[in-house]
Amino acid sequence: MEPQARSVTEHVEHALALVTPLPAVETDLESALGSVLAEDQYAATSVPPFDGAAMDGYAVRLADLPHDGSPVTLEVTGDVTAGGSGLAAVGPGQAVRIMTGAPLPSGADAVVPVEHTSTGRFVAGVPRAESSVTLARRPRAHIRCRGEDVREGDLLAHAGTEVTAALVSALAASGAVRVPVRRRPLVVVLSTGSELVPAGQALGPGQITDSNGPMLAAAARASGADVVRLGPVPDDLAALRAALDEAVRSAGGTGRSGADLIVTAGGVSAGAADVVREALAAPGLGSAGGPGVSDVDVATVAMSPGKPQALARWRGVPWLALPGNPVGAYASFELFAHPAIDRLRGEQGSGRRRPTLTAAASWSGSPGRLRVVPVRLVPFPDDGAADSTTASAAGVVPAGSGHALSALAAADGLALVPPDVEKVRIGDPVQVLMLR
Ligand SMILES: Nc1nc2c(c(=O)[nH]1)N[C@H]1C(S)=C(S)[C@@H](COP(=O)(O)OP(=O)(O)OC[C@H]3O[C@@H](n4cnc5c(N)ncnc54)[C@H](O)[C@@H]3O)O[C@H]1N2
Ligand code: MOO
Repeated sequence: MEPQARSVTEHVEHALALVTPLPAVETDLESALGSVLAEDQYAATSVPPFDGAAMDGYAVRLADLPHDGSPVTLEVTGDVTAGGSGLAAVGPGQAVRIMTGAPLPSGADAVVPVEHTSTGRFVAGVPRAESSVTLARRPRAHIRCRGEDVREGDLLAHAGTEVTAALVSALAASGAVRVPVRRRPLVVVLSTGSELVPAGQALGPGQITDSNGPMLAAAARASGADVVRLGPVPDDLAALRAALDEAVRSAGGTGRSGADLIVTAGGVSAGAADVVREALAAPGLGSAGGPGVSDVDVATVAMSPGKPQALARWRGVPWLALPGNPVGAYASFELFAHPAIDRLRGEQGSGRRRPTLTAAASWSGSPGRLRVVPVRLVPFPDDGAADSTTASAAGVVPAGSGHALSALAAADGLALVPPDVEKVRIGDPVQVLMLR
C-alpha cells in the first residue's frame, strides 16, 4: 500500500526546517550583487550631498526677477561646473553660469535654464564670453536640495533584501563601501543512475545523457548559490556514499570547504536499484538511517510529477533527495530546493513570484495531488483582432506539445493546479510560479 501522501506545503516546511541562514560576511559593494543583506542598511551621507543645479543655465536671485514675468538683464560674474570649486557668489543684479550637478553659489535661489535666456545655448568646450544675460522668472527653481533624495540616516534596505544593481547605486551614492551579506550557499548537485552518462559521451545500449545534473546545477546557480556538480554516480551504494562524502568535503573551484546543501536526483522511488533509498535506510523506513545519514524523512508528496521525495542529513549536511524524472526533478527543485536555498541565503519571502493568471486553454488536473504544469504566457483574452495590443499577457497555456522536457524548455512558469481541481477550464484563475 502506498503510504499516506503529504501535502506540498507540509513538505516545504520540512525542507525549510532542515536549513538555517548562513553567517554574515563583509564584502565590497560590487561583489555583494546577488547576495542578501544581513543587516538593515542606513544612509551614511545625504543624497545629493549639497544644494545644486538641476539644469544647465544661470544661477540667479529670485528677488531680482519681476513677478509679472517681464525680462531683466543681469551681469554674468562667474562660472560653476559640476565638480568645480563652486565658490562663486551671486550678488544683487548678478547671475552665475551654472552646469547641472554643480553646487549652487551662495546668494542664488533659482536656476534659469539656458534655453530660456538670451544666450540660447552653451557650446561644449567654449568658455564664457557673455558679460550679461537677459532672462525672466520661471515657474520652477530647478534646484536639487541637499538630502531631497536620501537623508543621512534614512533606511535604504532591510536585512533580507537581495542586492540588485539598483540597490548598489543607492548604497554607493549614500556612502556604503562594504556591506554585510549572508555568505553564498555552496550547493552540491549529484545525479544518480547507472543509465546516465555525462553530456558529450556516446550512448551505449540503455544509456541516456544526464540532464538533471546540469539542469539542477543551473537552477541552483540561478537561485543565488555557488554550485559544485558531482556524478552522475551509478546505482551502487558504495559509489553513492563516496560521492556524498566528497560533497561534504567539496570546495570545487570555489575555494570553500563543505557543502551547505546537497541536492540529489533519482533513486528515491520503489525500484530495486533505487540507491538513494538504500543509503537513507532499509525499505520500510521512518527516521532510521545507515551510517552517515540522520534525520531521514522519506515522503510521498501529493504532487504530480515529483511524488517520491526524501530529506535527510549526510554527515550533518542538509540533503534534499529529488526524484529522477526530469520534470518532477525540476518542479521539486522549484518547490522545495529553491526555498531552502533562499533560506540559506537569508532571503525574506519566497523568491519566485506566484501571480494568479488566467487559463487560456483547458487541461486536466490530478485529483488528490497538486499538478505542476509547465505553461507559456499568452495574451488573454485574445479576441483574434489583428491588433492584439489590447489583450493583456496574463493568460497561460500548457507549454510544448506534451513531451515533458520540451515543454519545460518552452515554459515561462509552472502552473500549480490544486489537488481539488479535476479540470482547468478556459477563463479559470490559475496560480503560476514564474520562472522568468
Ligand atoms: N513501483 C513504483 N515505481 C515508481 C513509483 C512508485 O511510486 N512506485 N514512482 C514513480 C515516479 S512518480 C517517479 S518520479 C519515479 C522517480 O523515481 P526515482 O527518483 O527513483 O528516479 P529514477 O528511477 O532514478 O529515474 C526516473 C526516470 O528519470 C530518468 N532520470 C533519472 N535521472 C536522470 C538524469 N540525471 N537525467 C535524465 N534523466 C534522468 C531515469 O532514467 C528514469 O527514466 O519513479 C517512478 N516509479
Ligand atoms: O512523481 Mo513522478 O515525478 O510523477 O513522475
